[in-house]
Amino acid sequence: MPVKLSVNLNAVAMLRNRRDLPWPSVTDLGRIALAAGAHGLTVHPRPDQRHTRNSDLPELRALIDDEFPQAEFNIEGYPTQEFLALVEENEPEQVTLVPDDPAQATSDHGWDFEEQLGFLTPIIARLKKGGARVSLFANPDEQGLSAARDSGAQRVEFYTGPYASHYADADAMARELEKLGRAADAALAKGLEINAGHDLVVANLPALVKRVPQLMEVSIGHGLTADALEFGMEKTVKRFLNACGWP
Ligand SMILES: CC(=O)[C@@H](O)[C@H](O)COP(=O)(O)O
Ligand SMILES: NCC(=O)COP(=O)(O)O
Repeated sequence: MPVKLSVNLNAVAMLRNRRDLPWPSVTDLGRIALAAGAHGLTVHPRPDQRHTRNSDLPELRALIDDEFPQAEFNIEGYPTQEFLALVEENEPEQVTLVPDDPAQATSDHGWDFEEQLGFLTPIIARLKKGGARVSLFANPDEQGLSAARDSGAQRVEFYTGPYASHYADADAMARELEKLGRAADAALAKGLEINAGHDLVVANLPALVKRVPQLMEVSIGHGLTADALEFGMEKTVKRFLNACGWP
């Protein structure tokens, strides 16, 4: 089976948050994504709510439950007590724990599994007891994957930022892809399932899924939202011209 696609709605939420208006609607865009065949929705609420707001989450939960019960809700974030309470209120199928500092612009590294094993283990047990699958954001590195497995997590999500960032240098991209591939092989050998994400786009996905065919899920937001704007622009300008009175 090909890798599943979870659409990250953070970029849509950030655009919505520019104004005190309800559009673009995070829930409506989530509905369009799921109706188009996406397998799930991802949000990464941060403490300052500059992306998705806490109030977005129950609406997305209800969207999935009421209209797309086969889809999965994936909530990502650093496991503060507030985050864990938010997760427990919204019952996602998957929680992705990310070692983000609140001041970070975006996620840019995975966990140090060996150092954080004692911190992560009880949190993962709590989340699994609540019914969620737990995935841990991971550097594209073989180091520490035994500790990731020992933490009780079922999956790791490999950080694809370094791979994606070399979009203009094919050799550097190939080197980063090989690192991802070796890390994925090591994770699979330890019995972990694997996800991947960060800055994935149509141009860099085929080589990734070819090197790591066992990938379970990719979560994609920024690049997918950019394409949605680009490929939706023509139809939208025509609608606005029409509203101006042009035939
Ligand atoms: C966990 C992770 O990989 C991030 O890529 C992420 O969720 C991106 O979120 P932002 O788009 O809000 O930076
Ligand atoms: N979990 C990774 C993720 O959601 C990636 O988001 P983006 O980098 O594609 O915006």
